[in-house]
Amino acid sequence: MLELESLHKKFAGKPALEGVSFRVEEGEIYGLLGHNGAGKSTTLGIILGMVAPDSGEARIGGVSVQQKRAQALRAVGSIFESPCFYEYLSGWENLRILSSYSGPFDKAAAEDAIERVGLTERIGSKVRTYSHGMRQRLALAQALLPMPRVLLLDEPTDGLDPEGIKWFRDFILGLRRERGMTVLFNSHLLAEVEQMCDRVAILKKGKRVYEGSVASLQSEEKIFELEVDPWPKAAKFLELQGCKILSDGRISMPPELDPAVMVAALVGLEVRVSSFAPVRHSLEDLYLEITR
Ligand SMILES: Nc1ncnc2c1ncn2[C@@H]1O[C@H](COP(=O)(O)OP(=O)(O)OP(=O)(O)O)[C@@H](O)[C@H]1O
Repeated sequence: MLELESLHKKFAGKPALEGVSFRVEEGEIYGLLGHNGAGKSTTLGIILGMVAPDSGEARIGGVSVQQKRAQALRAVGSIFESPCFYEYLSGWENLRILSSYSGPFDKAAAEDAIERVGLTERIGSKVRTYSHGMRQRLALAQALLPMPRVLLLDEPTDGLDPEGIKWFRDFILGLRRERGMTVLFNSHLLAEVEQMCDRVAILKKGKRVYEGSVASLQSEEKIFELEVDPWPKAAKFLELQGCKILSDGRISMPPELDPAVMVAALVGLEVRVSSFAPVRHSLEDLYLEITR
């Protein structure tokens, strides 16, 4: 659905992106991560045709944004940087005016989008009376109006309270479930990204330094923490099976070994096993390891 091919971009001679490539499949929720200044917004700007790359190409549904911008962006809804609204007009008037810039205003679609983002009761109020969370919801309604197949969101949870962040997560997951929507967003909230995204890319100083599925982080768990008695007997047995003893009560296990079989074998050797638990690799661990 979305392909980035070797994007390069310099600002005033300083590289912001150096050969960034990745693909987002249809119906995938994809997270773009990286420190401040890593190049995330520049990447989104290039996909939206707002920033011209020095070289490389972004394609949406196979159509080049650089060559056929209008056609490529037909299927895209977005929130890029801080959404701007006419403060002295209502949410409804804003939607009507802003969406008419890109095509005819569809009243029924607008009502549906407003209901979907939970703004029906306040849509007649002036935007200057909206909270930050309500503005984000209005921006999301606007992004949904062209009935997009792809949503591109720049820091969508920035400044939202925990309830707003949870609402956003359920909202995006619901869109994917109901419409098979493809979503690419950047964020600094790693726990949120971990819960929502199928895959992530990590940028560092304009380079893609990691790409992978979030699920594979979990399946690569090989470190276990054990509470066993006596430990020396357990350690000796586990070592013979091919495990590495990292410290007292902490082992690394080759993926071909089954922890349940190990537990049963230890019990058979009359080792008391109180706990045999995988040490979870979080996205945060991976992110810090890669970006440090
Ligand atoms: N219009 C611009 N003019 C000059 N430099 C720019 C411009 N836009 C971005 N840059 C530079 O390009 C680099 C990448 O910036 P970018 O905004 O893409 O990073 P980011 O990962 O989105 O950061 P943040 O998390 O802080 O939003 C930074 O060094 C930034 O200063």
